Amino acid sequence: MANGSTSIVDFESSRENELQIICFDSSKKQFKFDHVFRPGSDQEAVFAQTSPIVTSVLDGYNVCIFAYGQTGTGKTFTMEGTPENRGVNYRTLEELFRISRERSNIINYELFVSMLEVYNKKIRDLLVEKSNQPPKK
Ligand SMILES: Nc1ncnc2c1ncn2[C@@H]1O[C@H](COP(=O)(O)OP(=O)(O)OP(=O)(O)O)[C@@H](O)[C@H]1O
Repeated sequence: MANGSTSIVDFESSRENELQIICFDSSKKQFKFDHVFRPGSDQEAVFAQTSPIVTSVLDGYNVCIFAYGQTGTGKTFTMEGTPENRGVNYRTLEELFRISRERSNIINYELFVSMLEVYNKKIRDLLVEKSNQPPKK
């Protein structure tokens, strides 16, 4: 790591759903999740995990991908990405359009997109001009 700093998060290579936090006394606290991405996980690896979940909307399931974390931790990078290195949102849309084209002879899908920001308990529609925002609920 840069500047002589050390990571306080450790991973066991064989356990894809666990991480350990190294405490000040060098003891370790273990946390389990459905899946843990490592520092080297790229956009492709993240989408490989999320893709089966998000595309299940086309089979009638409700899905929510929720990016949560303190400022600067990579939520926007993970969900939106950059034009050269797209994140979950763009990859999902691409995949949804691909599958709906593939199934076009058996079913017609209509896709609608809304983008909402929840910040300090306030909801903002990101696709509506600021002056046209309805009262917040
Ligand atoms: N996995 C990553 N690889 C490379 N750069 C990253 C990665 N994650 C985040 N970054 C970079 O770190 C910076 C902060 O990330 P980002 O803006 O995604 O954080 P955020 O959680 O959305 O922050 P905020 O809550 O303030 O909006 C950005 O410059 C982003 O490009």
